[in-house]
Amino acid sequence: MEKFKVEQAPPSIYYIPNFITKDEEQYLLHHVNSAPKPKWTQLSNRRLQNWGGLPHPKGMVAEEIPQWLKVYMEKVAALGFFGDKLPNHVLVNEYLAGQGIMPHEDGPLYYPVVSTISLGSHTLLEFYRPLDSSDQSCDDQQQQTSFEDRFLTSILLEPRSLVFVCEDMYKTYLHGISERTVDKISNSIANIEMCEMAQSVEALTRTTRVSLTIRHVPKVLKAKFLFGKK
Ligand SMILES: O=C(O)CCC(=O)C(=O)O
Ligand SMILES: [Fe+2]
Repeated sequence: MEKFKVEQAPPSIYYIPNFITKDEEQYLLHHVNSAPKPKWTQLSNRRLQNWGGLPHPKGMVAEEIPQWLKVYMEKVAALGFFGDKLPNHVLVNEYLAGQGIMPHEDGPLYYPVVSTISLGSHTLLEFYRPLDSSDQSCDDQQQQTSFEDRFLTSILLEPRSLVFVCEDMYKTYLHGISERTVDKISNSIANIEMCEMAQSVEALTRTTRVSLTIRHVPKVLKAKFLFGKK
């Protein structure tokens, strides 16, 4: 896997272009788009499907994951990034061109490795430094405007690629996707040399992107405990 390590980013990001074929991409998009309407949760700037159960501090009540997703969870697990754990949770996010996700941390409900398969469009995943303690007194507005100063690096996610975000890049830094329709291509993108679509272009225009975020939730409740049975 070492040849997939993004050397220009802090530890650690692994970027695997063309992890799936175009046919597999269409197959996955077909299944995502065939899910019953109530499976979607509409947020203000994206919509999502949750598979495997809702992560909760007291434990996730595990739900059966459909076969079309399980196949790819197993393919991802085979690369060994989850140690002896197996992925048991998938979040499907759909972003229209111009939509994104605010900088955030994924937090303690997950094993600290996240893997993401991108479908449809590329995007730019941006990383930010956390606020240092001297910034804690800032009001919300100052904290918002400081994201520009806290920018660390970005990773281009091409359609059909797989990315792993591990260690400090998971635990310490925040990540987000800016609400843009066009991404400028520059050398500040840490994995630029690994991206075929970024060679000799100045900008990339986004279309609809669907991401499959595959994770391991360590704390799982067996349904029988809910009803107090042995
Ligand atoms: O769509 C992505 O690649 C990122 C999604 C994300 O950060 C999340 O769901 O926590
Ligand atoms: Fe996230």
